[in-house]
Amino acid sequence: MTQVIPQGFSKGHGTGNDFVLVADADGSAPLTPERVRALADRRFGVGGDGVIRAVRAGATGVAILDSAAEGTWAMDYWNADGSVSEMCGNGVRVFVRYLLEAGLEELPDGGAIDVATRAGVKRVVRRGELLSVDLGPFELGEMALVAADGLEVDRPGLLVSTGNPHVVVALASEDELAGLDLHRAPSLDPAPVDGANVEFVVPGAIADGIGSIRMRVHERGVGETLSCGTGAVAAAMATRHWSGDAADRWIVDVPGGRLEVDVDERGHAWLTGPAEIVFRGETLSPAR
Ligand SMILES: N[C@@H](CCC[C@H](N)C(=O)O)C(=O)O
Repeated sequence: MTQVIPQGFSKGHGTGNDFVLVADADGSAPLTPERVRALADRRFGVGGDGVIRAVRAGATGVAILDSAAEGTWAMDYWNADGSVSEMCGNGVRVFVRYLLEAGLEELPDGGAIDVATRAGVKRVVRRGELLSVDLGPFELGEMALVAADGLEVDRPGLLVSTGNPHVVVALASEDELAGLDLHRAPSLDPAPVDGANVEFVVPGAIADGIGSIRMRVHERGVGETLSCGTGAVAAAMATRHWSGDAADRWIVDVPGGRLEVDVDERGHAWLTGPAEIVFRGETLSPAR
């Protein structure tokens, strides 16, 4: 008989970028690609763009914990296809909301909590109902040619690292953005060795030091999603660069809602937005 091990989970999202979250404080239940794919499956599982395991630093020898102080919470982030990513900007904010909802941490308004990730330790700050994360310094890189269904000609894209890899492409109009078909992954030339998330942006006006953009994204290891936090940061920082650094605050409208990106005096990019837990449950499918 197949052994069934019930496992508790929570489901949360940040602007529609949704995640299955599981607690494994002592590190005794590592995720596998098969388990992640099963949990993230929208028909046969819970469904999500990614799966996140909450582990305590010091509990296991997992590499993401190496730089973190003992006891720090670590976000073990996986994409829906069973691959791991260095960083997830919406995921780390939803992760902290999960710790608060589960009673594992407390965070007064204005308070901060550090989270270990594969891209280093990130600070998350509560701002009323919103959560902000300091994603640290970002890096602008080389150009790549981007081809996507719905675009008649290939477009130049700018490589941006926010801990994980992105390519940002500027489009001319909202119609062009709406006309994209992101069912297939855009192709990149040259193709980054580890792949990349691809953001398509339409820049808006800059007024009173605040820029605005509309964005759609094809996430590495997932497909088109309603939002991508590190993608919003990459898109804002590429657009800021193209504008001659004309603004340090950017409003990023994605299909799932609105995010804000701010650059502080140290050149760190902060991502702010909503993060919600929408349900809890128990999986009953066979352990894999
Ligand atoms: N949705 C995330 C990014 C998740 C990881 C990404 N798909 C990758 O492979 O790098 C975000 O909010 O940043």
